[in-house]
Amino acid sequence: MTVNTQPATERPDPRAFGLPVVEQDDIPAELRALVGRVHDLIGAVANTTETDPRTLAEAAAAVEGVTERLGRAPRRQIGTMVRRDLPGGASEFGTISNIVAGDTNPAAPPLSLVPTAEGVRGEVTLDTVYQGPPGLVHGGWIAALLDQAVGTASSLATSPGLTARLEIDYRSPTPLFNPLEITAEVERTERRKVYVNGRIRVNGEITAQARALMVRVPFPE
Ligand SMILES: CCCCCCCC/C=C\CCCCCCCC(=O)SCCNC(=O)CCNC(=O)[C@H](O)C(C)(C)COP(=O)(O)OP(=O)(O)OC[C@H]1O[C@@H](n2cnc3c(N)ncnc32)[C@H](O)[C@@H]1OP(=O)(O)O
Repeated sequence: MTVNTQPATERPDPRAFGLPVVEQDDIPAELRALVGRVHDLIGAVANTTETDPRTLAEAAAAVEGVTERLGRAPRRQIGTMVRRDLPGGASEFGTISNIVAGDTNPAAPPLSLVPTAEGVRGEVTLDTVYQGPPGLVHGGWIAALLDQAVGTASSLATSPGLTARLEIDYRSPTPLFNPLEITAEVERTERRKVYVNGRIRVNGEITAQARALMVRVPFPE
């Protein structure tokens, strides 16, 4: 399966559906830094052993102040997309606050996927924010990472779609604090249906694998 390397102008344009598009390069470096610091904050709050009421109250007030300050600007329109150039000349659209891969979502790891000869590949290391069982990645997050990978592989090889079916085999525990290699590729297509396989490897060993059916969104020709 070859990757669709059509220039962005020939790919379905979310603007045609009334969705705003932000160029990835136009996201201010300072906003990226803020997203990173809030990501760190989530981990710090989730794991703090601080018990001093005053310290905790001060931290809550400081965060509330920042939230109030940022809330003065209007919120982004729901469904705002970001256009990204991918290595090899391809480009893709993704929702800017996507929980797995969104550029501006501090809760996202984030997972960044690049096209390969077969499909897509990405690497991510998760910390305790994504913990399910002790020391292990939450199963729902394993599914979320794989959903993103199969969705992106399908979108790049064909056109964007929604997940109709996602089956995960959890073969061995997926550890926190270890690089996870995530790959996915289209197996076959049938009309609007795209059958995609994906997997997570840790040190070369598969810990989880996915079989998915993506159904392509019909776009006007
Ligand atoms: C708005 C424009 C924006 C453009 C830009 C987009 C950019 C995105 C790009 C890239 C991002 C990639 C990353 C994303 C990753 C994350 C993905 C998610 O999390 S998706 C959220 C979770 N999924 C849902 O919420 C779907 C809910 N379900 C539905 O909406 C429908 O059921 C849908 C669209 C899947 C199918 O509905 P129908 O009415 O369009 O089509 P029917 O005729 O029912 O199905 C088409 C064919 O598929 C089969 N099919 C449908 N569902 C099936 C199922 N569950 N199992 C088996 N077959 C199924 C049917 O039998 C039919 O097959 P036959 O062509 O007749 O052979």
